[in-house]
Amino acid sequence: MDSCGFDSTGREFSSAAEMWAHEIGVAATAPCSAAAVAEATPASAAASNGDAGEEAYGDGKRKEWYSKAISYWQGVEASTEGVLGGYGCVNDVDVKGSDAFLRPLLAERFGTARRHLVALDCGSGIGRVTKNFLLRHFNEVDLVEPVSHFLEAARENLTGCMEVGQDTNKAANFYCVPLQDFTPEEGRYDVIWIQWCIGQLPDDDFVSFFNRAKIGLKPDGFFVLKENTATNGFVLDKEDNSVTRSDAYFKELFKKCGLYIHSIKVNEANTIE
Ligand SMILES: C[S@@+](CC[C@H](N)C(=O)[O-])C[C@H]1O[C@@H](n2cnc3c(N)ncnc32)[C@H](O)[C@@H]1O
Repeated sequence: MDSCGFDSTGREFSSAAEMWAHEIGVAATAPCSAAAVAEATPASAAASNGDAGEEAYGDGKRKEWYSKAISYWQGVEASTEGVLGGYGCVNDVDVKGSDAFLRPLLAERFGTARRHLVALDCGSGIGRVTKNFLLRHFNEVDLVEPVSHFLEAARENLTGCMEVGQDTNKAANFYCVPLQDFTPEEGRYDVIWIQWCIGQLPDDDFVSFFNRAKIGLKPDGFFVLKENTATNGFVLDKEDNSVTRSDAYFKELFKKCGLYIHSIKVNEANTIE
């Protein structure tokens, strides 16, 4: 990924490799779509990305990278306003956009006959996405989130079951783990939903995460990645140590993951001036 980018202090980087070398001490490269579905190609599902060997010399800075991010989120109120960085007002339009994107995909992939569907909500925060959206479509939703006070709030927000038509849907498992350390149970999920959290992972951990997460998908399962995007290159936010990547950057990363993109939808309504 050779596009330039900058950080929130105004520092410019000539490439993502330069930025990652500065931030975590490795060339952790491998590169805003609002929502994309990427599916594992059977041929590449078991492929390794070959980046693991770079881990050894970046460990200290990598730990710092992650601990700064976690400290930031630990200081944030466990509320919709908190997890949306003060933009709680986008919740409704976000949910509507996600619904419009997912509904036809579920029908196309799983048909209209009733079937027991299971989803994973990655970087779930307080369970906003699960509560307002995923539980309308999935019988079971598991949540994975590294910040314990968010996950506790999620547990409270999601106690009990939700009646959806004749079905009973529930939040099933709560995992207090960051994505870079998470490996899902094999073949459990129809959909792995990743929203507004993948920017916390450097490129090599991004690729490793998707490669591990593939095993969590059922044969017809797929990922949905919903993220803000940079117009070009990337923007590093030094406050919470997250990277906003461009559409081209994401596409390059998906290629490294051995994933192909089934659909993309840009949700202009989420644009904040
Ligand atoms: C902008 S919030 C979005 C929360 C939720 N996805 C939503 O849309 O309401 C970002 C979330 O990513 C979580 N997070 C931070 N670092 C993470 C990591 N390494 N792995 C997974 N989640 C992380 C934060 O704790 C926070 O809950």
